[in-house]
Amino acid sequence: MKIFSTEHIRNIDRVTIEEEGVSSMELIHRVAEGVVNEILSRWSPSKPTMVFAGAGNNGADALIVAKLLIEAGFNPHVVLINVKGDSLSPDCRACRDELLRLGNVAMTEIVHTSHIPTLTADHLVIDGLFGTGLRNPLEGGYMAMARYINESGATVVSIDVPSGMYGDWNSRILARNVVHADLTVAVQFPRLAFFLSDNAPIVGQWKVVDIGLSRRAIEQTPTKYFFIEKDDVRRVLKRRPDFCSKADFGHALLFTGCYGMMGAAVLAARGALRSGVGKLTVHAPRCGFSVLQTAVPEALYLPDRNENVISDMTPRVNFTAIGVGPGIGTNDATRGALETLIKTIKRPMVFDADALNIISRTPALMDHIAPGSILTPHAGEFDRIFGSQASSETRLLRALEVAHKYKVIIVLKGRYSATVRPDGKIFFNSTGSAAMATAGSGDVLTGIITSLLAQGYKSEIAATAAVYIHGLAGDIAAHVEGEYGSLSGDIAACVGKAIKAIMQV
Ligand SMILES: NC(=O)C1=CN([C@@H]2O[C@H](COP(=O)(O)OP(=O)(O)OC[C@H]3O[C@@H](n4cnc5c(N)ncnc54)[C@H](OP(=O)(O)O)[C@@H]3O)[C@@H](O)[C@H]2O)[C@@H](O)CC1
Ligand SMILES: Nc1ncnc2c1ncn2[C@@H]1O[C@H](COP(=O)(O)OP(=O)(O)O)[C@@H](O)[C@H]1O
Ligand SMILES: [K+]
Repeated sequence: MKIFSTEHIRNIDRVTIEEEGVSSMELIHRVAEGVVNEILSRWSPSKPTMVFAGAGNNGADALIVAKLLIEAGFNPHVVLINVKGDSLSPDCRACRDELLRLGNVAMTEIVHTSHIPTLTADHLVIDGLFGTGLRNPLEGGYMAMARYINESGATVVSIDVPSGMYGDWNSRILARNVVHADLTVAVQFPRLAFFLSDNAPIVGQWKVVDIGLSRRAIEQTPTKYFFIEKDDVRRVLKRRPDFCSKADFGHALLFTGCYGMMGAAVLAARGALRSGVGKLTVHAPRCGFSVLQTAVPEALYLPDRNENVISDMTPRVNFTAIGVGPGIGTNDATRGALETLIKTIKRPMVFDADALNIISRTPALMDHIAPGSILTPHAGEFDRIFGSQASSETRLLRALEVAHKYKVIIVLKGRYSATVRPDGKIFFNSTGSAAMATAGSGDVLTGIITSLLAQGYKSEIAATAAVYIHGLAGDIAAHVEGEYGSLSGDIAACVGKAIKAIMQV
């Protein structure tokens, strides 16, 4: 699914109205119906409800939500902001009139005063103050209103975006001056801001209501941001021909493990094998022999000279892709070996975990990394290499810079792992959950990416598809083992099932 900027959404909205002959009032009703459906599936009409409507079309949506709620048996109090009595947009005015025609509507229209009826923690608030028409961060009475809503402890449903927040980048807003939603019901598309961890307390849970904006305009409007769903991955995964052999599916080489961290090697190896690589070699220290040959007998084991750590990363097999990092430690011998690997191999590789920690100590190594390589840092690893970041937004912006500068793909791991490409495109992942916040789950991902790369998928595709597969494997594991009980081994075990589920038509 495409993620559009506010400007693009306005344009698609305009095209829909002009070219498809749909009126803006019709679109407002579709938004309101979508919002009300979400409300009715969660709360009963006895819930005390207050609807806050601004002067623009976000307010218009809210007024029709109020109307539909009344028709569903709710008894909402409506607060309409109409400074000086003449600030309503034409649609907002029309919606106010439509609501008032019901008769007996409890409405406070804020014209000259700012008296707001008492709001309690028991209330459900419908927040239709500001949507995509927000020009500047909220100030004065608007800011006070956002704070009042937040401090009341009421449950908040925001229409389109939480009021005071921009759908795109939000560097200038202060969280406490923005309405904090429990549920945000976005119009047609999720917004970039929803995918950034710092905004999670503001956006809450989010849903999208499809209001049937022009398919043609959606297809023809270019964007750099995407939300990756099953169909996107299904389209890129190749079906295997009947006449094939393991030689057709590549040979992955993993440099993983050290004394005390051989589990990382096992997990990465299982991730690679379960995602279909033809052949896998694991280069690990000698101490890993019995662990690997027992836990993953399907993998070839290549012993390092050293007993406890990897001291040499000269590829000794005919590999088609290399992954390096899980559990290798950061001691001097391994560091030297990695430096040589980076400086000699000029094909895209996958770098994770301790490989990233080693790079963070010698950032100049970034200049030698082969273009098309994939780096898979979580926030801490990213900041260690590329500098400490004040927010998830600045981290993403920095990832864009880095990907462009070094021509590499950065997979910023987290709730919505972001695959950032050198061309400035960002792919947010839709699968995965908190059940995956368990040691070793990143190692499984390294195995999957390396496996897809080894099978001949381009770096960009391998990274995005692997992240989706990994998250879906986590979802399948969590379905059985639950939020607390899922182990990274369970995630690895479900990788094949995830791919099967994706490829099923
Ligand atoms: N996408 C779609 O297809 C559809 C979208 N729809 C909905 O429309 C929404 C967008 O509506 P919108 O354009 O009327 O803008 P909205 O957010 O209501 O705000 C405008 C008002 O706020 C004011 N204002 C702005 N900043 C301010 C500030 N800092 N401090 C104080 N005031 C400020 C501004 O004042 P003005 O700039 O005019 O002086 C104006 O009065 C969108 O989010 C969605 O909910 C659906 O209805 C139909 C289909
Ligand atoms: N709350 C979450 N929602 C979705 N995915 C998550 C969540 N927490 C962790 N993950 C995923 O789990 C993996 C954790 O990787 P990482 O932090 O490298 O763990 P480790 O180093 O222990 O292997 C990442 O792919 C990340 O996206
Ligand atoms: K809003």
